[in-house]
Amino acid sequence: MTNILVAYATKNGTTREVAEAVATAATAEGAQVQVQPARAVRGPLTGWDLIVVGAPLYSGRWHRDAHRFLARYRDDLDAVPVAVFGMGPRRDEQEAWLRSSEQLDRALDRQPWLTPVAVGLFGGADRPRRRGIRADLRDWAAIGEWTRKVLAISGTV
Ligand SMILES: Cc1cc2nc3c(=O)[nH]c(=O)nc-3n(C[C@H](O)[C@H](O)[C@H](O)COP(=O)(O)O)c2cc1C
Repeated sequence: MTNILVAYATKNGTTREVAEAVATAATAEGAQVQVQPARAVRGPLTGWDLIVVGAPLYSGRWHRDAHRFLARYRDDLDAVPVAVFGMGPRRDEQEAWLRSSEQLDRALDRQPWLTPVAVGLFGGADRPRRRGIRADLRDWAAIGEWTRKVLAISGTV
């Protein structure tokens, strides 16, 4: 059985929903998946065949819980395939996507020891509201496809 940990950071909950969608897609492929807030994960991180780390971008920065998770478990993560994803942008414009992609690249530059098997950028979403228009650029089909690609690349299916 393939064991996958999906560790996420979030402020408003929309990244948790993506982490759960990744878990749903991986479970459908036959994996056993645990979804946990990155800050709640207790190591050592042994026994995982793949670890997915997801976090939103805020003001150009990747959520600090993701950075902390990577730094804290660096030694363990060296020994297992790691895939990462970011959330953003908020506007569906080419320039905004490019900027978010650069922000995520810069964030990953801060972890030069890490070579992710895949890096995803899934679009941002406003927190749910009762009234008014809520931006939500998340593409659930693309998230499922990304998950299946990651499983194939990391040899876990
Ligand atoms: C105040 C604010 C600042 C944001 N800044 C960025 C940003 O710099 N780059 C980006 O790509 N997305 C940015 N976003 C979009 C968030 O990453 C997106 O809304 C994400 O889905 C939020 O995740 P969460 O609900 O898990 O906290 C910002 C959102 C807010 C509300």
